[in-house]
Amino acid sequence: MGSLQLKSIRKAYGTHDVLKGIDLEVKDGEFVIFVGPSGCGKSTLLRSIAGLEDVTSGTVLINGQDVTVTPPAKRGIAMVFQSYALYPHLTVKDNMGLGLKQAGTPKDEIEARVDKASGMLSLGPYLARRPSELSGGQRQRVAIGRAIVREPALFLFDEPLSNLDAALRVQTRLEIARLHRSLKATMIYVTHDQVEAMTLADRIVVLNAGAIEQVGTPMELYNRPANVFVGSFIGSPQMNMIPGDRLGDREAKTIGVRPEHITLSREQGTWASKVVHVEHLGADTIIYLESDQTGLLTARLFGEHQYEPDEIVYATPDAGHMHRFDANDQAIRP
Ligand SMILES: Nc1ncnc2c1ncn2[C@@H]1O[C@H](COP(=O)(O)OP(=O)(O)OP(=O)(O)O)[C@@H](O)[C@H]1O
Repeated sequence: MGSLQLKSIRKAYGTHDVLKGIDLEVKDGEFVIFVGPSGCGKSTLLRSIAGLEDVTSGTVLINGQDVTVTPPAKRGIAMVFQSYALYPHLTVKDNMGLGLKQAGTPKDEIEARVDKASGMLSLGPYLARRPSELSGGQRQRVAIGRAIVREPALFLFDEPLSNLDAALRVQTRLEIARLHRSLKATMIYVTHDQVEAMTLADRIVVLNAGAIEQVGTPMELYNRPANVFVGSFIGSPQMNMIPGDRLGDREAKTIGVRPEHITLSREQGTWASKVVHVEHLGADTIIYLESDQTGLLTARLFGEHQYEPDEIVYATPDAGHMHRFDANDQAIRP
């Protein structure tokens, strides 16, 4: 069981407002991910939920209980850090069981929970090893195991995969998704990585300069960004943002089109464009273009395509996937 409510959370360091009034509700069993540019306050928000930071004002409720001034150890949370934070002199088994031992849990209960968690994480063969005898991915699994055995109300993850190489990131990401399904636990997760956010989250919270820009499912954010910031932040390569007046739209200050919603033709189309650069990614081809109407434009085509720098092509946006934004950068809804 683990629900979370944040009410008007503010955090200032001196005169610097790092969190400017955050309101959020996380339901029991939900997987919620915080994303946003560097310095926007993601880690500060996570640490405030954990109790590792005191908030300047506002209320944190876990399972309906006000824990705003409750010390971290009494909040019923477990946190997994990027740096693993394992004790080097303890074995995997003792690292995983330490928190329970300190809490006075009976020995056979500790044994049973460590056994179960190590089974879930395929750590059985490594229980007698010390952290220095493990790979980075295995160490992170131990850190996750240490969180699982505590059976917390909330799991908090602070960029847990960012020290792992690309292949291991994918593998550990899948494990975390599987764990979320099997534990049905509430998870709150901070990441820089869009793919992690899009693939793991039930809902994504997009933060910018200490405030929430939008909260929604990955597909809501992708299909219906609330504003220019979210439109640009979610999706890679970034959404093209074209001044509305250049396209003869008087109401929209900006028109957004995702690179994957542009088609190219050598014969005909909407915007006559010059090819600037082509990137062959195997599964996709990214083509950077320039046209009088749009300025710089990025197109993403499925599969392999041969275009040469300086050649003239016609780019056509998919009319069903245009995003219109007003003078305040907010989405204009039809
Ligand atoms: N102890 C501190 N004292 C003063 N300012 C701080 C302190 N901790 C964080 N900050 C500032 O608060 C802001 C938010 O920091 P935070 O670490 O929460 O950002 P973040 O979104 O997690 O960034 P990143 O993605 O780079 O980790 C930053 O401007 C940072 O410089």
